Amino acid sequence: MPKSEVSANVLLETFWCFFVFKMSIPVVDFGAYSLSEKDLTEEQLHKLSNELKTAFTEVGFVFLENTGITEEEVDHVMDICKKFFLQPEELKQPFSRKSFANNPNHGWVSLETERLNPRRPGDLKEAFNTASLHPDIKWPSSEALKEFKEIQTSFFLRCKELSLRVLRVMALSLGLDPELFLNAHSLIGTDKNGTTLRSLYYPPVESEKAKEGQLRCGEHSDYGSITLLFQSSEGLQVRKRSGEVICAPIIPGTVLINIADLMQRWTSDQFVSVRHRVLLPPVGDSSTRQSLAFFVQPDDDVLITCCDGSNKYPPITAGDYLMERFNDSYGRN
Ligand SMILES: O=C(O)CCC(=O)C(=O)O
Ligand SMILES: [Fe+2]
Repeated sequence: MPKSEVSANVLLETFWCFFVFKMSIPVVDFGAYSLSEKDLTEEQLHKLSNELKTAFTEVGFVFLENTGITEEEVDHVMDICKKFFLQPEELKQPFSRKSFANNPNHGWVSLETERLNPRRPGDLKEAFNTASLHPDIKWPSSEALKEFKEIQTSFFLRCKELSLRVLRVMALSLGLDPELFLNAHSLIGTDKNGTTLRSLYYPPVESEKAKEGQLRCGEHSDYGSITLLFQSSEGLQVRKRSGEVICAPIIPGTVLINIADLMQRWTSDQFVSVRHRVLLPPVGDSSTRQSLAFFVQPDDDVLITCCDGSNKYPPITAGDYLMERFNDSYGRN
């Protein structure tokens, strides 16, 4: 892309902030199907599926309350992750992404390595991807981090359970076989499925020293089926299809769930995957930010074909699709 076009694009995307509206993302009570509930009545299911359908077809994002995943649980995960991130670089290096033979996506991603909007400089964030639960994975083992593996693994499994419940309601909401999405996510937690728990740490920023156009996390839409997001503080902005930008609030105890690109494609654009980003803090604000994103991905070998039979998009396997998207975020070299 010519240089002038690059800066024109960045300028255009910076323009976003002038269109920020105080419009909220829907909040849905998931209590009837929370992790501690076994059964729910037809009536409860019907209500939930209607509410999720409205949120996912109109906004692409929803806050779920009463899911069974508590604020304390989330704080516990964030605390141990912060201990990992605050270590000196040489202690994080041995856990770098791409250094694990059985899963290239597992591990630590250093500051400015990833650009979720390839037209911007590298994102001002660090991440740790729990992408594999394979017994051969080497985990941090220092005294301060001896619980790291256990905490990551159990939170991964809690998020998996909630995701499967949400996927079931989503299929029902479109009048599909309730098992349709579930059957395509039967290998979450194995190396034949790309689902990843990503802990993000946004260190203090001197905004005036950041590179031109640099953000904490560039504009992007997620890759897989759905994403569960837990955030410590504000900063996330969501762009609606209409072009309006919503500043996502912090609602303690809720899970923010969004549709990702493969799900939009699967549902022939009925569910919408919208772009979002994390801004730099205001000048003079040296606070850090943390978030946990659980990126749900169908099993690698599943062929994604439009579920309404329309063939609006050509079939693609979930694994090939994910690889293509990683190449965009990390550069093709
Ligand atoms: O940190 C956040 O709040 C959002 C991060 C995000 O959108 C992503 O990593 O895909
Ligand atoms: Fe995202």
